[in-house]
Amino acid sequence: MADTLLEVNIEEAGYDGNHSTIEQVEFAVKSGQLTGLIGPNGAGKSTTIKAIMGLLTEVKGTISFTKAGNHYAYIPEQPVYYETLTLWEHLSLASAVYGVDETVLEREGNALLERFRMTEVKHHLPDGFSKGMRQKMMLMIGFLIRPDIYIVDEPFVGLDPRATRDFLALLEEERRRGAGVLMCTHVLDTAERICDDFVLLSNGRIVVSGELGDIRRAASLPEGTLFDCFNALT
Ligand SMILES: Nc1ncnc2c1ncn2[C@@H]1O[C@H](COP(=O)(O)OP(=O)(O)OP(=O)(O)O)[C@@H](O)[C@H]1O
Repeated sequence: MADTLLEVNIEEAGYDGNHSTIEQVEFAVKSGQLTGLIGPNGAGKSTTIKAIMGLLTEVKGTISFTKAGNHYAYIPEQPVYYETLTLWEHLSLASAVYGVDETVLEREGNALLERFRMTEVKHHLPDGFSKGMRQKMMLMIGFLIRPDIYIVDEPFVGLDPRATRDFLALLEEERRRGAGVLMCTHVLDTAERICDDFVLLSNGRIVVSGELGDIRRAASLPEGTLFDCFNALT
């Protein structure tokens, strides 16, 4: 049995004046496992992530990082960056904040730049980057700090096929190291291929959670794709 890294038991959470945007959202993220958080627009995926990250004031329930000292990396869908810092300065800053050694930064940072084919723009400001390049910067920062848990919001939309492949390969390496991953996505064919289990949200509630077999049983589609099951259940 894989170790549980994060236990989410949200009774209710929401925004000012509405405390029940999501209700009874319960799941765990385990070491070496990839959990897909899926659901239609407005289902409550981002709200769940915000609750996990402590960004909502109105949360009833518990969010537990089960091992002392565990840390997570949040890789947002919309890149967040400092306009006045270059790509390399972003990597250096993240290293300083998360205690990544200077020699590790040099080695791993440059390897990540190569891997994502960003070496040429190492000393450029992200304002001049494309959307996908900014997203790659977010991914590199996440991978550089080697967290115990990755929380990744919709990684596939801005990335080209090669970057997607590189990202998935790195994620696989990190899972083998023991990292757990929680990933929000609408790209269900990829999710079906890479996730170990799923939490399907609709209207702020869990419709079904578990492995593909559990989702298929709930949808009464024994051979159904995740996409078919998603349509049947939401
Ligand atoms: N800042 C906010 N203030 C008030 N309500 C919000 C806020 N952000 C989201 N909501 C509401 O919370 C509900 C869930 O939204 P959420 O952003 O969690 O959905 P989602 O599953 O991430 O959707 P999408 O796939 O479109 O990103 C929606 O009804 C939305 O209108």
